[in-house]
Amino acid sequence: METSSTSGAASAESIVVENLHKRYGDFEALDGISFSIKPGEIVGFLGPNGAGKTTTMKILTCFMSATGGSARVAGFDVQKDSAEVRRRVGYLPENVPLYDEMIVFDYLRFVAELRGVARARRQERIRAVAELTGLEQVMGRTISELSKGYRQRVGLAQAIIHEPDVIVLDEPTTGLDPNQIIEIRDVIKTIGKEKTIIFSTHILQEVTAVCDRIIIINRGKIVADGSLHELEVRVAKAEPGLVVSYEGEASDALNAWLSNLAGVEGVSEVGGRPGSSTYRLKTLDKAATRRALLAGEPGVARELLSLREAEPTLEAIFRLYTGGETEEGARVEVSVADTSVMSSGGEDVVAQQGDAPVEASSENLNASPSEGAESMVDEAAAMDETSESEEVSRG
Ligand SMILES: Nc1ncnc2c1ncn2[C@@H]1O[C@H](COP(=O)(O)OP(=O)(O)OP(=O)(O)O)[C@@H](O)[C@H]1O
Repeated sequence: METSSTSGAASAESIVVENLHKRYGDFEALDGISFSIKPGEIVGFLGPNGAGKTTTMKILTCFMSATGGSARVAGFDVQKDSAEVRRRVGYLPENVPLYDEMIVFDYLRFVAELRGVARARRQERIRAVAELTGLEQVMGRTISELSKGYRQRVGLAQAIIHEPDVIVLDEPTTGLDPNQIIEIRDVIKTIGKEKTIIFSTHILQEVTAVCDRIIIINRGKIVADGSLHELEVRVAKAEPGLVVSYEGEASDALNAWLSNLAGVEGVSEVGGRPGSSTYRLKTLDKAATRRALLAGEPGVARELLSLREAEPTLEAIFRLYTGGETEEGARVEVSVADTSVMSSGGEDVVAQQGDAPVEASSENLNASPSEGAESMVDEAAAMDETSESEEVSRG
């Protein structure tokens, strides 16, 4: 193996970023970020539009150079040992540049060659990644014929064909439908059993479903770094909320009654099963609100189906960690989270009647299309597929 005076391949960390800066003209896109990732970790890199996620990923994968600070991947400096880094890193860009006219098998063989996989091993590697990413059935198909979910599998396959130690995925599920999202997440989890993965996302559920740890970036600075559980607990304490579900369709009267309950600061309808209505209540006094809900109000309230702790929303997380300040003009679209994912509020489930648990979630929490032309198509598609979401504008 080639060595270099700057290499530190024996490093205990897979990724070490120190005081990294990136300037585009006068604009500081990365303002001295630092973090490190251990081998085998799956880390979610979360941030609103324009936060600096893609910039960071491009630097880590040697697609772009930093203007200050340093980054090491698999022990090698991205600036000084870029060839070594490229050998050890797999990258799925936001829009993977697939060759539409190529057959999947030929494309993977081409990438394997490009990535320096020895000729004798190429067949074996193609077979292995096809199996891992579930591409076996489409190996003979032309890429242009593939669904978006399968194209993304091809993107993942090309990222791991050379057996990298570290895998960098830029919004790997953006633009996919809910089934495709679940499939791609499963693939990521499987790959993550053996590899270090960092992936960027706007989707909070993505992080809860896949990650060990979460790093939040905003305006080019790291604003939070910790385990998901730590973050959930902090947000739940900072912004307590309840989700309540009633029999019968939503009504103005019910909404008005909920809005006036003790402690309630805000009410939003979040869907629910046909024949039922579910609301998220932002409350300053959870105990008082709960008592009032349970006491009911004969003229308005219907049968209470369930009452539970609300999961933190992406909006709440950003508010807590960014003080509500995001990149100017950025818009974060949030939806009410799947309450089943929340781990910190088990003791707060005080009522659950009937046999129908509330389904109050939308899978996608996507940001608005960015100015960047390359991401517009995917993000627009994602927006189309987002349902039951509420949009929050910030300026
Ligand atoms: N080539 C460029 N020239 C000038 N400014 C750029 C360039 N690339 C990115 N930027 C700006 O740098 C900031 C960070 O962009 P980046 O793409 O890293 O953000 P992001 O967190 O990945 O956002 P998104 O979620 O929208 O993809 C944004 O304000 C963006 O407009």
